[in-house]
Amino acid sequence: MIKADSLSKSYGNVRALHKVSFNIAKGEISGILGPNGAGKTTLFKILTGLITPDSGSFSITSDKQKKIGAIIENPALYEYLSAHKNLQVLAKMQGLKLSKDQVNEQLTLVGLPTNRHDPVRNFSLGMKQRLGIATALLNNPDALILDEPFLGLDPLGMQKLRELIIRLAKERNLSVLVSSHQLEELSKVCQNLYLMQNGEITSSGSTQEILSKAAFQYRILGINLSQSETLKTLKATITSNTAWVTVARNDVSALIQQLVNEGVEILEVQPETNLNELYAQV
Ligand SMILES: Nc1ncnc2c1ncn2[C@@H]1O[C@H](COP(=O)(O)OP(=O)(O)OP(=O)(O)O)[C@@H](O)[C@H]1O
Repeated sequence: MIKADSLSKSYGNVRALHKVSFNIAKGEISGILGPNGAGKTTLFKILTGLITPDSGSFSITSDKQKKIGAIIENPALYEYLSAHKNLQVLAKMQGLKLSKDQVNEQLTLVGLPTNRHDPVRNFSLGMKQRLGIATALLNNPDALILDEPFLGLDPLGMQKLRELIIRLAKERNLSVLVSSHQLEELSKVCQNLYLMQNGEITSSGSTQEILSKAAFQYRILGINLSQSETLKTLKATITSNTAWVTVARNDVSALIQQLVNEGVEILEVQPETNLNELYAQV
């Protein structure tokens, strides 16, 4: 559905992308994970035709007039207009005339209220992301690109956005490509992951594969942590009610079970992923 073949791009002597290839199937959500400057935005700009690659090619299989919808960097909205007006104006630019009902349908599709008529500058970041997605989906493209959509959202906002992306991919059989520097967010929403560093894809595979290969540091909040022999054996760092321990993702549930057996009362287990460690491991 979206196929990239050895895409490369430099800005002067800055190499932003180097021989990037991938294949994303229809209805699949894929993630590009990479730190700042990895080349994610450059890749998305190429896929949406905003810039041309120096070499390599890509294709998007679709019989739609608009093959791909995208939010690059930030949703492009008119802050002083309402959500309704934004959709009407942006639809017009794409050669569409939307009726009131169609505007309401588009707002409902992304979970936005239909009764807000104030300027979108009053909207939360999460609401602006939703409106951006509603705009990107005008003209029913087969693919959707979202550049760092989780940036700046609070945990609930992230969860709601994840649910929206998963629902849209399923209902519309959309191929979705999402970028982020947060593994936790991407792994909850993507079936496949591409790890990108210095313009290159250094590793790729199903989210399950990538996660099972890597060992992560976990922060465990609990009571009686210092009495655990297991944590001592794993060389965990333990303070009064917190322990930091590095284990493989697949071993976490066994670890929790062991801690419970040792009389530890667990309050919270949180992965603290360091991207550099992940890159070194997979
Ligand atoms: N217009 C430009 N002119 C010169 N260098 C650029 C330009 N755009 C991007 N770069 C450089 O290309 C590299 C890749 O940038 P890009 O924005 O694609 O990365 P990114 O992964 O999206 O990072 P971020 O998350 O910080 O946006 C960086 O070194 C960046 O400084």
